[in-house]
This record gives sequence, structure tokens and C-alpha cells, in this order.
Amino acid sequence: MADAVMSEEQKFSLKEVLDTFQSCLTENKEVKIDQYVAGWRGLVRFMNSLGSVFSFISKDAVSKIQIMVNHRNGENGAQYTTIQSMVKYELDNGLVDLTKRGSFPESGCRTLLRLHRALRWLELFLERLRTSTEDGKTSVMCSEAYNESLAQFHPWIIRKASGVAFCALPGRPTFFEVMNVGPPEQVVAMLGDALPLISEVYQLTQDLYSQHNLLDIP
Ligand SMILES: CCCCCCCCCCCCC/C=C/[C@@H](O)[C@H](COP(=O)(O)O)NC(=O)CCCCCCCCCCCCCCC
Repeated sequence: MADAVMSEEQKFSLKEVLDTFQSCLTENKEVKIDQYVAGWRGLVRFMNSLGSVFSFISKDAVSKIQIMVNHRNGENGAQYTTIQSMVKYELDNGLVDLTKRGSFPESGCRTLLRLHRALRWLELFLERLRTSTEDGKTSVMCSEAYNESLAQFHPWIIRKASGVAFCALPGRPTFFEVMNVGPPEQVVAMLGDALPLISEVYQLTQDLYSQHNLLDIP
């Protein structure tokens, strides 16, 4: 049993997680929610392995993941197969608070928007990691990516706490090791493969939300 657990742990590689995002896309460029959520789950697992300073971040991510899973497992789960079908279903049925917080604090559209904004952070951070030099500082890459994306949606106290957490990030060599992908050149190559697909998932969602004026759901 212990061995089985060990080998599961050892198998954990960030490549598999990023592959999950790749598997989100359907032939007609819709984004599948199960895979999207599975991608986030893998990222949270990775983040947890970096230390408990990140637990306030992972707690929030886990609760949002759970909301999406509940929608999928609910009575109308089939409507939540893709982000596209979810948006249509929730808008057609008036299930989203569009201008102020009200009856639907856990709408799929609202919850996914939070993860979507975080996906932009991920894209920016991974791009910085990919192009960084050996002595690059992950904390700087992370906070720059954060300031260009999520920070604008967070109040001061969260920005402050995030800044503190970023300082606890391990250096680039350790970070690459924990990713468990192989030597640094291989990590860089893997990121080069994964990033265009993450960008595509991000862009498709961004365009959909923008078409339906959903980018500011409170
Ligand atoms: C590995 C470094 C980890 C750095 C993570 C950077 C993201 C920082 C996000 C800080 C969020 C703080 C927690 C609170 C958030 C909420 O206030 C806020 C708004 O929610 P509300 O409208 O329901 O109130 N929530 C959010 O914006 C959603 C945040 C979701 C964060 C998910 C972060 C997962 C990070 C996964 C890291 C994986 C790194 C892999 C890189 C190789």
C-alpha cells in the first residue's frame, strides 16, 4: 500500500497537469468543464507541495473547484458540460447576478470567471519561467505575473498576503525539480509546448465572456 502511494506521488508531474488543460478543447473549440476543473485540481496539488504558506490560496481555489463539481453533479449537470453550454444555460434561465451580488453567489459563470482570471496569471507566470535564466527569481516572476493579471481584481489585503506568499517560493532550480518533468531544458521545452494551448483555452473563454458581457460579474 505504502509503495503504491509512493509511486503515485513520484509519478506526479506538472506535464500531466498542463496536458489536462490541453484536453479541455473539443473539436468545435468549446472548453470542457471536467477537464478544466481537473487541471486546476492538479495545479492546487502542485501548489500544496510547495508549502503551507499557500494554503489560503489553495483553500479559495478548492472551494471554487468544488462549486463547479457540484454544478456538474447536480440535476442540471449536462448543461455544465462545456463553458459554452454553461453560459447559455445560466443566462437563458437568469441564474447569474450580472451587476450586483444577489441570489446567485455560486453561479457557474461567476465562479469560473475567478478561475479564468487566475489562468491568465498562470499563463504569464509560466511564460516568464520558460524564458528565465538560471538565476531568475521565481518570486519576482510570480509577482509580476500577478500584478499584470489577478491583482487588479483583489483588494489590498489579498494583494498584501499574496506578496508575502510569493516570497516563500523556492528558487528556479528547486521549482523545476518539484515540477518533476526532467532536466531544465526539458521543462523549458514542455512549457513551450503547453503554453499555446493554455493561451487558447484562456482566449476562447475570454472571447465568450466578453461577447456576453460577463467579464465583470461581481
Ligand atoms: C506557485 C505559486 C502560487 C501562486 C498563486 C498565484 C495566485 C494568487 C492568487 C491569490 C488568491 C488569494 C485567495 C483569495 C481569493 C479570492 O478573494 C478571489 C476572489 O474570489 P471571490 O470573488 O469569490 O471573493 N479568488 C480568486 O481570485 C481565485 C484565485 C484562484 C487562485 C488559484 C491559484 C492556483 C495556483 C496554482 C499554482 C500552480 C503553479 C504552477 C506553476 C508551475
